[in-house]
Amino acid sequence: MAKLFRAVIMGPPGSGKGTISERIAHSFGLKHLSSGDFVRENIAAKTEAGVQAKTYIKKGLLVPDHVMTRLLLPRLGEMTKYSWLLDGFPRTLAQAEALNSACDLDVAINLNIPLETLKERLRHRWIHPPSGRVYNMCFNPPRVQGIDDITGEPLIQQEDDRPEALVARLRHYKDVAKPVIDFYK
Ligand SMILES: Nc1nc2c(ncn2[C@@H]2O[C@H](COP(=O)(O)OP(=O)(O)O)[C@@H](O)[C@H]2O)c(=O)[nH]1
Ligand SMILES: Nc1ncnc2c1ncn2[C@@H]1O[C@H](COP(=O)(O)OP(=O)(O)O)[C@@H](O)[C@H]1O
Repeated sequence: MAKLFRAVIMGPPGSGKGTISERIAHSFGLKHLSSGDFVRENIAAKTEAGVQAKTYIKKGLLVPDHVMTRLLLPRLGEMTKYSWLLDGFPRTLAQAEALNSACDLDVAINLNIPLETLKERLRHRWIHPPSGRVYNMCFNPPRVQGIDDITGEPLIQQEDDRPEALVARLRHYKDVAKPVIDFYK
């Protein structure tokens, strides 16, 4: 059997984690595991972790580390036969340490994108909240403007994708991500 490959991808909001992960997974035959998708599945299935996670997401907060690891690590346990790229986890040092004790990684990818590019991408980002599908009106537009390709439901722009909100989000991201990046270095 070919060697299994395990990678994580990190980067600030708008850096293209979701978009690039899809493409890498497709090109290299890996499973794309998205923490946001796991959270949404757990919310839909009303699992205990999903019910807890929902209260934080409604307030625009990150889900606490212990809820996130409880939700995610068992799913990774089901993936022992597959190569995967994990997107959206770990976001904190505690999550990175929990992941490290559960499996060996081959690569940690860190997307380093200039601020002006992040602003531009987020200004044009439209999402389909129930699925987490992401579009960009310039780079990757939906077939019909404002409408999700798969369900035909409306797309929205997130309040915190506004350029004014981005600086605060980035500051928060840098504070939390720096220890994770140092850990992987
Ligand atoms: N021009 C351009 N836009 C991109 C690229 N990668 C992602 N995007 C767009 O930038 C926005 C942010 O990407 P997304 O994958 O949601 O980033 P995430 O927040 O890191 O998961 C979306 O609207 C994407 O369609 C890229 O390589 N070039
Ligand atoms: N590793 C994580 N740690 C804490 N919360 C997370 C994590 N991954 C996802 N979440 C929660 O789930 C939400 C949706 O995740 P995601 O689809 O990656 O969206 P976003 O790109 O807006 O962060 C996040 O806004 C956050 O509240």
